[in-house]
Amino acid sequence: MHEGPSHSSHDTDGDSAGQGLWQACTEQLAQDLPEQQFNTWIKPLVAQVSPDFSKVTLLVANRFKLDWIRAQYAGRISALLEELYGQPVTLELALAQRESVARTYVRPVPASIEAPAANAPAGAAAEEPPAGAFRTRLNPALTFETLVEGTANRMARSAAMHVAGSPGHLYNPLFIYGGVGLGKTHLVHAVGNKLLADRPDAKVLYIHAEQFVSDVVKSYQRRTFDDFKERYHSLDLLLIDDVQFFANKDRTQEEFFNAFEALLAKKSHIVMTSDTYPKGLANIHERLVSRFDSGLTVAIEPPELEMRVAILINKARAEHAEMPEEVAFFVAKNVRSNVRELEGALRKILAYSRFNQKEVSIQLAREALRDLLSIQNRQISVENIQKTVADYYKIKVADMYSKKRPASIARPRQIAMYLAKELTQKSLPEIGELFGGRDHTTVLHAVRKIGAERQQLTELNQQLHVLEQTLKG
Ligand SMILES: Nc1ncnc2c1ncn2[C@@H]1O[C@H](COP(=O)(O)OP(=O)(O)OP(=O)(O)O)[C@@H](O)[C@H]1O
Repeated sequence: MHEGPSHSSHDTDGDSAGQGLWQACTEQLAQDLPEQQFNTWIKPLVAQVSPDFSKVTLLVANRFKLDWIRAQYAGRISALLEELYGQPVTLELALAQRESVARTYVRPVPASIEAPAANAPAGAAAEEPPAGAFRTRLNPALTFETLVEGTANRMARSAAMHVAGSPGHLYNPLFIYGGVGLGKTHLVHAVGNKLLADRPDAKVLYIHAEQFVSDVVKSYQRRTFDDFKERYHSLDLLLIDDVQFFANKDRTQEEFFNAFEALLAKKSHIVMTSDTYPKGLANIHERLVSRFDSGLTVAIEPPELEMRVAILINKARAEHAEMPEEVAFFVAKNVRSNVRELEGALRKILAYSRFNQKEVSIQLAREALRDLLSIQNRQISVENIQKTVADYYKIKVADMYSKKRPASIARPRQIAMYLAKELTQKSLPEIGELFGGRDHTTVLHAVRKIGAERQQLTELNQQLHVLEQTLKG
């Protein structure tokens, strides 16, 4: 076992070069991050670097920290390592304890709920909360102020603002859905943060659906359902992320249903997110689906060009860096799929500018993003995907746009939609348009379905591999 980064230069085994890489990374992070954040989250990490430097595993003390580091810092660390090493580096996070413990371990949940210690949401700067203190699990950085508004999220944002301003009334539950990295999590945290700012005594809880599942399992094993119920049923605002993870979890669905009914009955508010609209959810009981849909359901779309530009400029400013508008336009034109990727591109550019001590310019952005741009230059078009998939499954290209529904046609069409989402920068509505004017929700459904089946059906996975290779050339 290696020592932490601050001791790494004393390593005498063959790993010391690897520790040097990690040390360089932490030195950079120490400069980039506020001191308290660095000391709380980065400094305690222990790194294991593979002999060829292709993989860095960071050992983290507990599940809570691991989730936080994954959400807040993993992208940045990964980009930095890659930048420093000059080649792709796989970043892994692991619990410092035994793996078997890690798998079954549920991050600490307060045994009882008390009034918040202060209006300081737990999670961000705080270490573990004091025993018994109510933990909201809110990230204070994710607010309405830091969420850029645009056509893509206007409806969802204004509904969320309304809920934060007067919870328990209209739009209950609020169901927000959309593709990955579009700001759903950010938006629900913003609701919680705003309510707490207005009413510091409100009982607000943000929880990822997977954590809720773990909570149910734990209460079941320990027979502590009374605590569980007290904890959830007494909330004023429950923010629950990625409810598609409830699929096939019957016991969890039942408990969630109970919590849902209890909260609505006492006019507490529930805000949920998912990767699809309620009726598109697979393997969730109908009575729950209809509850999900009983308030307001709103979509978040991929951001349009102007919004992407604004996001880049704002994020750069938050990092105390200058991003000239022309550079932001250049990046926004080339990185189109979601905000998380936009953030990744920005991080690469800023790191590249720092390491090379050059100002941010279009030329510099081009260099920093050369891998990403070269993938795009291969220019896979939706038309090309439709033709390739139609040839492969021996159907007519015209069937890609037709309304025909037999499985022999509908399935290749769904596969083509999936590949279009995966291999092009087109948004769901754009893809729907190119498939005979179909609704974006139809495309989202196809993308989810094929993506999930791919994990389970070896034959489908192989076919997709062949198609991807053919298309990528
Ligand atoms: N409109 C926006 N303005 C500023 N930042 C945004 C905006 N939308 C998303 N982001 C940022 O993009 C990143 C990804 O967003 P978030 O995690 O909320 O996505 P998500 O929709 O929950 O994705 P997933 O389904 O993968 O969890 C976050 O860092 C978030 O702060």
